[in-house]
Amino acid sequence: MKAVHFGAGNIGRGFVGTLLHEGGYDLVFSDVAAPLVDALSAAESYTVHEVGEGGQDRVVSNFSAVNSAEDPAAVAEEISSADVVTTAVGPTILKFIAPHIVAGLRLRPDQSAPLQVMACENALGATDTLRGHMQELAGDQWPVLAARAVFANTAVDRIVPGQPEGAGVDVTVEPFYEWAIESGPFAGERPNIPGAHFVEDLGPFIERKLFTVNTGHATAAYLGAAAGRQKIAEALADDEVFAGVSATLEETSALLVAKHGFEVEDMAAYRRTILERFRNPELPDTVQRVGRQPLRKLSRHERLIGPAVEAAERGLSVDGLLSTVEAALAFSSDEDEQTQQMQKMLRELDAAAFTTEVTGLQPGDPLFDRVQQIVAARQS
Ligand SMILES: NC(=O)C1=CN([C@@H]2O[C@H](COP(=O)(O)OP(=O)(O)OC[C@H]3O[C@@H](n4cnc5c(N)ncnc54)[C@H](O)[C@@H]3O)[C@@H](O)[C@H]2O)C=CC1
Ligand SMILES: O=P(O)(O)OC[C@H]1O[C@](O)(CO)[C@@H](O)[C@@H]1O
Repeated sequence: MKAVHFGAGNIGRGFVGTLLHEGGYDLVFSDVAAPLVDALSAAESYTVHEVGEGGQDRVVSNFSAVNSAEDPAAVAEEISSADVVTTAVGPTILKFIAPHIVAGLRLRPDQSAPLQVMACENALGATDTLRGHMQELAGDQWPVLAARAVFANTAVDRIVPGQPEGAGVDVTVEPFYEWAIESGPFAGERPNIPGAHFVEDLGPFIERKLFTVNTGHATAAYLGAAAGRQKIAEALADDEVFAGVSATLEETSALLVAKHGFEVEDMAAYRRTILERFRNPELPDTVQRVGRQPLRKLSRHERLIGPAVEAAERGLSVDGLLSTVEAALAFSSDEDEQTQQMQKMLRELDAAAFTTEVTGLQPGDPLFDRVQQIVAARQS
């Protein structure tokens, strides 16, 4: 069995690649970072170090690496005979992955079993987004190519921080992981991924994950940065930050209970587990990494504005979520392009234009006025 995985970064090596290897797949990593591709090509194996309670080392082997920028033909060739294609590149990069999969499907023999395609990004419906890009590219050929693949949305959860200098291709991760995959598209022939679970309706799972793990993590990052903390674990040790994260997560839990019928006690237990994960002192995770790309995180259907709008529509509290939005606007980073772009937009646009452009909220939407006031206060 063979799996082609796009994006050999933190989650690619430290989670998706690890589980595919343990499921018996020969792995082909595809990336555009030449030093990373070279390092993987030179390595026979790498080690995934799980740090924190219950953690162990796992060794990943039987992999190769291809630079998709330099050798797209080789990537298409690998896809033509693969069983599975996964991605962990970031939601905005999926449009650059689509041409490779389309090219691979063109080469794929009709009698092959359908290629199983799963985008493993922190986003709602990421595989649908990828398929949309592919369909657009394929044009009239799409019905033929689409018959050669199945597409399943997934929700992946494991904290894989930025890696320390000199770690090579080894990866440090938390012991916890969860991978939920839509079962419907597979018609019984599921990929063999130990520890993954298949669900008929991914919607509630991915919203529970995005609006708890990712909302909570982003809140810890933005409130932590505002409080002068550098590590996520240090941010959570600050009583005020902890109270802010808890308040925000109580709001998203109330929404998830109202919308999907999760039990109140189950959500409380889920929050406790997640806050413990964030507090893992052995995980070298920073507010800079977790707060990265604030424009994406402040967009309409993402982890802050997304649940805030739905909560407001139900008459639920959104004070915590809006405090996180306020802190996000104050976020600064020398490394992150989007953070700098956000700060530039704050300087150049008026509050209404910034609110519309960044959050997707329109005048007249329930939260527009409150968010616009927060933006205006930041600008004053
Ligand atoms: N790190 C984490 O804890 C988690 C990350 N995720 C999601 O996984 C995705 C990746 O995140 P990370 O691994 O943290 O980022 P990362 O930056 O460590 O890895 C991304 C990789 O994608 C590669 N890449 C960029 N453009 C590419 C292209 N056109 N073709 C092939 N490869 C390309 C980069 O060179 C890099 O190696 C994001 O969507 C993130 O939200 C999801 C769950 C957890
Ligand atoms: O910030 P992104 O790109 O969504 O990905 C990083 C996220 O991944 C996680 O580490 C695990 O889902 C989150 O905690 C973090 O917010």
